[in-house]
Amino acid sequence: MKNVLTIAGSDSSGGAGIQADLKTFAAHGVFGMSVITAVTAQNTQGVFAVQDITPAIIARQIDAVFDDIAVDAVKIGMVSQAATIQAIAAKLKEYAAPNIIVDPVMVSSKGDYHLLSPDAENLLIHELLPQAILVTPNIPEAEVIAGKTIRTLPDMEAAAKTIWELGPHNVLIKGGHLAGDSTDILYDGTAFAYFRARRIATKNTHGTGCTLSSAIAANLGRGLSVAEAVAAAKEYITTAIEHSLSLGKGAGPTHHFYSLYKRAGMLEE
Ligand SMILES: Nc1ncnc2c1ncn2[C@@H]1O[C@H](COP(=O)(O)OP(=O)(O)O)[C@@H](O)[C@H]1O
Ligand SMILES: Cc1ncc(COP(=O)(O)O)c(N)n1
Repeated sequence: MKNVLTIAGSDSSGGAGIQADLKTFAAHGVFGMSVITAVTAQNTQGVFAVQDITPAIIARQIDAVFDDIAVDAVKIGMVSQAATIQAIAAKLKEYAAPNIIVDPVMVSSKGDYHLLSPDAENLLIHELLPQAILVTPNIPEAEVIAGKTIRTLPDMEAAAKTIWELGPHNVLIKGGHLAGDSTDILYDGTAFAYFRARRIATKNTHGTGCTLSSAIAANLGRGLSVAEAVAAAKEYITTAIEHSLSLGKGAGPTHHFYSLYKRAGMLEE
């Protein structure tokens, strides 16, 4: 069994953050572990409050995991504050953590709540990105990191090149926020690879970014290459969105276990 760690925030409604990450790990047959950076009060309709965990407790959680268990991959999601990022960056360096994937969560999907304080953006860019095997911004996050407007696939390619210069080994810009097919673009410093899926007409996309980055982390932990890990994760998120759940009054969560349940004959029709 491979062991994969998520360092992220808790989503009380279970669709994004730590909860999405652990479900995704379970669906991939890896052992999931979690370091919680913040507790959010949120549901399908929005984020209503955030309590940050202190950097000291975040550091102790990371120590507790790495002192005891071999970690095969690490996914970083919501990191909230500048001091949180400093604590995480220092600890991951200390333990020479492998396969670090940074999902630069900045604003909640509804665009109404900053999950990363604006003064922490620079630290995320300069402390975490250089340690990452892969960074997975959505379009608005890529615009902030690259300092460029993105409206087209060539714009995504240009932004990916700019972000790659900041130090991550690979950049995946996700196209969920553009019109048309949902095309994600991977850049490894030399060439671009396209991962396309038909756009699914649904409002239930809460936690899609968290789920995709966790699926990639699980796949890297299991020994796949970055391109293989992204390709398999793209199939996984597309199925999860296709069978997403109309829970709550807003943007519902994706279905992490659709393929597993189908094989086991456990689906309620
Ligand atoms: N309506 C959709 N149909 C198909 N794929 C989607 C849809 N919305 C998002 N995706 C895919 O889900 C993943 C997460 O993308 P995105 O929504 O851009 O990230 P985030 O949740 O971080 O904002 C990407 O692979 C993206 O292409
Ligand atoms: C705790 C937490 N972390 C991350 C997200 C982003 O979610 P998405 O994957 O929809 O961008 C969120 N809404 N809450």
